[in-house]
This record gives sequence, structure tokens and C-alpha cells, in this order.
Amino acid sequence: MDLKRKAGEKVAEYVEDGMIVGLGTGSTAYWATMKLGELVANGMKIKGVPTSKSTEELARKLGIPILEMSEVTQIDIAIDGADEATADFSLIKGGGGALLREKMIASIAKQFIVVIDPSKFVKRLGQFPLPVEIVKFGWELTSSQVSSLGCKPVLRQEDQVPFITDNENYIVDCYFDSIMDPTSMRTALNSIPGVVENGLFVDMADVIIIGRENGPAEVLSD
Ligand SMILES: O=C[C@H](O)[C@H](O)[C@H](O)COP(=O)(O)O
Repeated sequence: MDLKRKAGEKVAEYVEDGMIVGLGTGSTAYWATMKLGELVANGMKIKGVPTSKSTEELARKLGIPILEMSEVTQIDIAIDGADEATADFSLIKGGGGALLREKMIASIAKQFIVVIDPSKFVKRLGQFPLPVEIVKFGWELTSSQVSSLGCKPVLRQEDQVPFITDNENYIVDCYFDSIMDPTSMRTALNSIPGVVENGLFVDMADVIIIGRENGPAEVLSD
């Protein structure tokens, strides 16, 4: 079985009747949403809060009842993928551009569960370029201020035009050698005017599920 699928489907075991569930974005979280769709079709009563327009579309297709962000103050379980994760549960997210909504939803979750394949589990963050969401206004200046933190930011493009997030912002993908101190980097990035949010998720994940080649998915708990 595909290892993303193995991790994504495993997480459904944590979801119980009556829960409000944060529905993640990306090719691993996809499998979790698909599995939840199956459980809903079989009678489970949950409500989903999607982290992106694409996930909302998928959830609606699967018949998962949707709640708007404005309708919730707390989420029982947020499920999402990651681009990198370390043994101390720090993450890089936002490869799919959904980091802002993902972080907002994870921040109000009682439990935040991350699903990855083994290639994402790394010793130190920063091999994957860190996505940083910035406003369009004066983005060149913001990007240059971001670069002063020791990285090379590249404006994300899609079909040869700048990629636009669900929140109508830009993303710069920031190439670091490595990120030695994710906590201070997260704070430094967010203190730059023009930065909306960055893809460093520190002290947020409670469980990491890794789809392993041999045997069942591995579950790490913080
Ligand atoms: O913005 C996208 C999200 O942070 C994804 O969870 C992350 O990029 C991982 O995606 P995938 O499971 O497709 O590798």
C-alpha cells in the first residue's frame, strides 16, 4: 500500500462519533479525508473544518458535513500532512500553500495529528524550502527582509504566474541550509510586517503517524 495512504487511513482510528475534525490539505491528508468520508457514509456523525478550498470541495463530495471557521471555537482533532517533521515534533508545512488555515485550525485543536511518509521524517528542518505567506503589497521588500534571516526566498509560481493562496496572498519558498532554531525563526519571520504566517509548526503536533513499508503505520506521541 502507498505509504501516504497507510498513514492517512490510520488516523481515522482516532476519530469518534460526534467529533469536530480539522481536515488537512495535501496528498497524505487526502487519504484521511477519504477514509472519514467512508465512515460518514457508514453512519458516523462528524463535522469537518477544511483547511483549504480544495479539501472543502473533496469533503463536500464525500458528504462530510462542513463547519465554517467562524462557527467553531475548538476542534477535537486536526489531521494534516507535513513537508518535514523531526523527532521533537517540529514541522515544516505549506508545500501546498495552505499553511495559514492549517495553522489556525491546528491551534484550536485539542489534538493535532500529523500524517507523513518516512521521507518526511528528518533529523533537522530546512532541507525543504520553508513556505512563508506574505501580502502582495510591497512583497519585494518583505521578501528582502525575510532573506536577512539567512535564506533565499523565491516567489512561488504556478503556470508561470505567482501562486495565490486561498487568502489571496503570495508565498515565498525560503531556502535555508538548515533551520537550527525553529522557535526563534518562527517568531522572527512573523515579526516582519507583510508576513502573514510561516510554515514552521513548533509545539503544536501531539501525534505523528508514519506510514512504514513493512508492518503497520508507526505512531509517535509527544
Ligand atoms: O500546504 C500544504 C500542507 O501543509 C501539506 O500538509 C504539506 O504540504 C504536505 O503535503 P503532502 O502530504 O502532499 O506531501
